[in-house]
Amino acid sequence: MKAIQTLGLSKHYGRRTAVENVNLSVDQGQIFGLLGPNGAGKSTLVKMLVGLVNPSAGSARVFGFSFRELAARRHIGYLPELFRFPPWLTADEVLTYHQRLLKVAVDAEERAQLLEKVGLKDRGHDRVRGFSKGLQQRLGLAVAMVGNPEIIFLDEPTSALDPVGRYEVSQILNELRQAGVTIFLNSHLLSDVERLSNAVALIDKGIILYQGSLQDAIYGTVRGYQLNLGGLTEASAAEIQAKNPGAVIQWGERPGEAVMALQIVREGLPQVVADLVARGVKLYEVAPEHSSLEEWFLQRIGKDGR
Ligand SMILES: Nc1ncnc2c1ncn2[C@@H]1O[C@H](COP(=O)(O)OP(=O)(O)OP(=O)(O)O)[C@@H](O)[C@H]1O
Repeated sequence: MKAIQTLGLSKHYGRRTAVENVNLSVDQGQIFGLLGPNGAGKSTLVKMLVGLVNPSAGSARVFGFSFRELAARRHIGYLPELFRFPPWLTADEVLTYHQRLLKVAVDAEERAQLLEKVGLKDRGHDRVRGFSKGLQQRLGLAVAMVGNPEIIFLDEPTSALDPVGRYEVSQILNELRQAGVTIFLNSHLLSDVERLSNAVALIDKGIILYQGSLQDAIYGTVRGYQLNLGGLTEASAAEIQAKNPGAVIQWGERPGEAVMALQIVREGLPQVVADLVARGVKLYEVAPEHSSLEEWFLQRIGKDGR
């Protein structure tokens, strides 16, 4: 069974399209990253899946339940993007409140464990009023974990966190994944998605532009190769450069040592290697050069200047 399956999911606000005909499929136990620029439709899509926004068209299933059913929500934890907890409540009271809302056991042990998990062990009796944005985000993550949900939707969970906080949240998410929990992550922070997600979707202007594995997305697009060479002569280098326009050679400290960067496709590599070997050049290493997630993102949404 899929954790999430949507069919033609759309949301229009008057004449503005927020989400258009989205067919999304998320496997159980994945950390799924939804990427997209501001206003792309990420939050609207999540809000439809958690039952907060009514779609204009289409349907969705969460763990086999129609997303309109209350039963589906029992499996869901949610950290909204712009949340505010009542400032007069303590962290422990916020969690108690959500245990009551979810109609799960009002369990002090669970609350203590959750606070410890998000690094708020000693702050349970402090009021939210005195929490920094980052501490509130940690509390938000604890709230999303109340009642052991099978899927957790996190809308920008690390936007207010410092690098240590981001690292700690990554650890928590990885632990949750190991425990079989599915994570649906909306994030602007491409580095977070790159580090955590195994599957991604890219949305722009409400339309899904890509859906698949992160490996295929980035590593499928090799820009060229770096060759680590020994025994290269000036004459061979000039001939190789003449055959491969755009080849960049950086000479090393010892004679004949060089790193050559070639902008060629995979199919062109064997010929270059054969050429080098025929010239008596020693080939120590061939490393493919990939685009970064950022380059891939900008290229896909047409903002890379092309
Ligand atoms: N309640 C609403 N009424 C009218 N338009 C809305 C409403 N909510 C969202 N929109 C519009 O729908 C589009 C998608 O918004 P959404 O908040 O889903 O984008 P997002 O990808 O989450 O953006 P961000 O990364 O900036 O949070 C935007 O054009 C937005 O202005």
